[in-house]
Amino acid sequence: MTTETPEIHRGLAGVVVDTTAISTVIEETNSLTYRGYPVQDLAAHRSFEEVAHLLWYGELPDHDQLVDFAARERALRPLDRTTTDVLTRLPETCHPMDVLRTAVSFFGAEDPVEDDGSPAANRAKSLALLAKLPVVVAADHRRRHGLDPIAPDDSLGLAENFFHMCFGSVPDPEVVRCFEISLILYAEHSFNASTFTARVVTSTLSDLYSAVTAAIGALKGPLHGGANEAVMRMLNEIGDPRGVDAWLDEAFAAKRKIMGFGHRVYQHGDSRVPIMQAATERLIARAGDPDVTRLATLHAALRHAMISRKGIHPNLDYPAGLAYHLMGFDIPAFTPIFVMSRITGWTAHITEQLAHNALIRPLGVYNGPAQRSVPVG
Ligand SMILES: CC(=O)SCCNC(=O)CCNC(=O)[C@H](O)C(C)(C)COP(=O)(O)OP(=O)(O)OC[C@H]1O[C@@H](n2cnc3c(N)ncnc32)[C@H](O)[C@@H]1OP(=O)(O)O
Ligand SMILES: O=C([O-])CC(=O)C(=O)O
Repeated sequence: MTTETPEIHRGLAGVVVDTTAISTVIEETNSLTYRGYPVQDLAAHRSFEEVAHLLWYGELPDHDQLVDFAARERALRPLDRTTTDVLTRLPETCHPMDVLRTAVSFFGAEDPVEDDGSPAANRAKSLALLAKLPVVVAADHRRRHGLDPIAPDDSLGLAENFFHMCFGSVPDPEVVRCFEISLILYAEHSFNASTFTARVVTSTLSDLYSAVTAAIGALKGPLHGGANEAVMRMLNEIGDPRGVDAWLDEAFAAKRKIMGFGHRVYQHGDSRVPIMQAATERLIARAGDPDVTRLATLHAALRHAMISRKGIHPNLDYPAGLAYHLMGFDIPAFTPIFVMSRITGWTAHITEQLAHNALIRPLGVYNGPAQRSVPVG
């Protein structure tokens, strides 16, 4: 018997667990592709709905496929009365990610489609989630502000309709486009923690709603998707751009993680940041407001200080957090918006996991007490 301790990969860092044809993150070239297409090109030329189609079906839709896909998404948006009742009964103090997690769990409980786990059945459920999650997020956004929900408008695309449901109006196309770019960039990122969570749940042959509910829980944490909210709270805490260095001195001394910086895979910068940063700068330029100028200066000062003092680069949550604030969303809506996008990647991975499933079950090295007798009497 060997007494050698096996090598432990805490946090599964560097461990390759499976193959995937959905996306690839190439650290060496700082690039990200969805089904082979560079994400930069998708963000520049395609809609979020086209990207969802690409992730699920492996190809961009042609004109007729897109018309059909968009029509089905628009038709699936309305929530039924029971769902609305369940969600309005949640405590007002409930985090919107808890609302979303409960909503998906509830959709699973009332789904009349027989759960055969086939790709077709799962695609139908995925499309319904893509259509309905923005309605939940928008209704909850309004609830926090004491306002009644606004029904979806099926003459509007997904991004425009989301603004309409949150604010009762659609901003000018440049703002909508910046939002759509954020959805495209957030859609998919290989075996990140929430996607891996969805794959673990799926690997037991559980259903799609259970996998998505668990993935929402994983995304909520501030080391993952919750960082976009934490970024905005941190900027508010620092407040004054001239205070960045002193604030960082204290944060480093307290061993605080600086939100929106660092990444498990990218060591020299996140491939999505330049595109999102450029979109955020377009929003800053059109605001022409001293408070926005202050925030933008602070945002840039913190980015420069983190790179020069620690060599740690921003991740996508850093520009996205500020962008969502500039678009008028309140901070608790930021990670739910991430869910509205990542639902595409999660569900693509669920289908892929099922296509060649293996139960995911790693090992651990026991380091508790040696075997001992149970005291009797
Ligand atoms: C969409 C997304 O989910 S992107 C990620 C969003 N999350 C965040 O922005 C939260 C802040 N960032 C972090 O906590 C980390 O960078 C993570 C969790 C994203 C990645 O962490 P890991 O790969 O586990 O790296 P780890 O935390 O071990 O960091 C390595 C070193 O860099 C430091 N470091 C990494 N990120 C940060 C950070 N944001 N602030 C301060 N130090 C950091 C660590 O302290 C550690 O230093 P040490 O070796 O001296 O102890
Ligand atoms: O890949 C990761 O670990 C986190 C991330 O950037 C994402 O999920 O978009």
